[in-house]
Amino acid sequence: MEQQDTWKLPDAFVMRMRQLLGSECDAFFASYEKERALGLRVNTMKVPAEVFARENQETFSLRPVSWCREGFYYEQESRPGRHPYHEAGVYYIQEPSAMAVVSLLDPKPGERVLDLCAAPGGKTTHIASRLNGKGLLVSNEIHPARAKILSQNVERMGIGNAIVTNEDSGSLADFFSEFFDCMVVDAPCSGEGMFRKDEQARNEWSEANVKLCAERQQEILDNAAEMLKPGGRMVYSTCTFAPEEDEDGMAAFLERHPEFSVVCLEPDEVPEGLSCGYPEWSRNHNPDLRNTFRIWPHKSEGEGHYLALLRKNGTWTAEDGRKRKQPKYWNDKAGRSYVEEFLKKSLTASDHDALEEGMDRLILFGDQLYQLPEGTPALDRLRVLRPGLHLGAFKTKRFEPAHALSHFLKPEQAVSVCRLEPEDPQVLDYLKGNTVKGEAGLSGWTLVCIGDYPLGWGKAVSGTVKNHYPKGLRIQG
Ligand SMILES: C[S@@+](CC[C@H](N)C(=O)[O-])C[C@H]1O[C@@H](n2cnc3c(N)ncnc32)[C@H](O)[C@@H]1O
Repeated sequence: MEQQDTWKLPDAFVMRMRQLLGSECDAFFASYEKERALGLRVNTMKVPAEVFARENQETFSLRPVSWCREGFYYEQESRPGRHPYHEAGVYYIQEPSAMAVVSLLDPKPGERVLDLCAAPGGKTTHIASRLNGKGLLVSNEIHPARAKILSQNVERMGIGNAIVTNEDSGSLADFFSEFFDCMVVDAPCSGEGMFRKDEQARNEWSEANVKLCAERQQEILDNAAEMLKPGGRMVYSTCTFAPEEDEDGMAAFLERHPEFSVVCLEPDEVPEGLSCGYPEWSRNHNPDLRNTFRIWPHKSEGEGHYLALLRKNGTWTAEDGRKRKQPKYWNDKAGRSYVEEFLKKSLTASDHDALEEGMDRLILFGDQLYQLPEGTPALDRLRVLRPGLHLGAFKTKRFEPAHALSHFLKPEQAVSVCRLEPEDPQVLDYLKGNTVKGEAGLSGWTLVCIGDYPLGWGKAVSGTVKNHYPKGLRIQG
């Protein structure tokens, strides 16, 4: 295969794929000559996917992704990453194949969900959108810098019921034994499926690294298994073609864990565009592995991916639940009066129900106030970056709302709203940190919105809104 571009696939990878795919490999390698597909996933906590698609069809030239009801392909020149809707968390830019993972898991509102290898947050933000504010999401990432990015994405998308942790899978397993209803294990892998988009994945690839990744995945999977309740679901996924990390990885895991089995979907439940797995690429030719999935770049519009939906046998009853230590909630009388004053003055009384319901689950981190999601145990020994919804901070004798709270709220929940139309140049002014002008009646803490989507806080006096968009997020220039 000739590559017209300046980059080249690793020779040993080419040989491996030839062996695996036989006569199909020409079509496979030809896919590297094509432009990759680009995708965005609508944040359905902000807007239903079909409404967003209808209203923004022209702006982004959207086409649906067959395996994800919130997912769309967009045209490169429409640049959704630069649109202020991105800052408002209206959508998440995501490689289309990666959207299949949470579609397959199908988390339901009210469930306890774990995203074990979560940064930068593609699956986490998708799970949160499916939970729609109900239930608990624990999003974990082992690398501190990446965990920070994950936490920022949780904030941007307005997620209130996620806890972001920075742990290795072993420590998390000690803590959350048999705790979750379902989970995603989007494992660190050799990234062969990302060669078209990721130079680093191409440069770092080696057969030795495939082996290393496969070993690490087994350790992560063992820990994940411990955290799932009997009867719970797990989706294991990678963005690599290597059987050692895919079918054979699953075969090894299933041999060690007879309490797990591969879920066999009815043919009409399998989303269009997903191909079946290859039992013959595994150590024991386990026929169930045909019910795992691959996305091939020469067959579907997306990069290479592998997915397996597993179930842990048994049923979980409340009596099986371990007694878990409850959090020590914050309830300082004086501090509480500042928070209540803010709520009374700045949010509409009837509509901040979700917030109000959680007012008995407050915790204080330094001078920062958070609302823990329902069902959260004490998090004493864990490295936690974001323990739920960040409400705000205590300053001298007052309470200042957090940026996260602005993205969590809907415009109708704020007393003072400065609503800017998408084409208004003041949107950019606001994102740069400048003062904006609203209606004369605006006063106090004001939710600055682009259309129906909050961008952040401002503080208004007679319609002049002083900027409170976080300095670290401001657009330069
Ligand atoms: C494929 S990426 C995850 C992508 C993410 N799920 C998303 O959709 O945005 C795998 C992640 O696992 C992290 N990781 C590596 N080793 C880990 C471990 N032992 N436990 C948890 N996470 C780990 C990596 O730092 C990386 O961020």
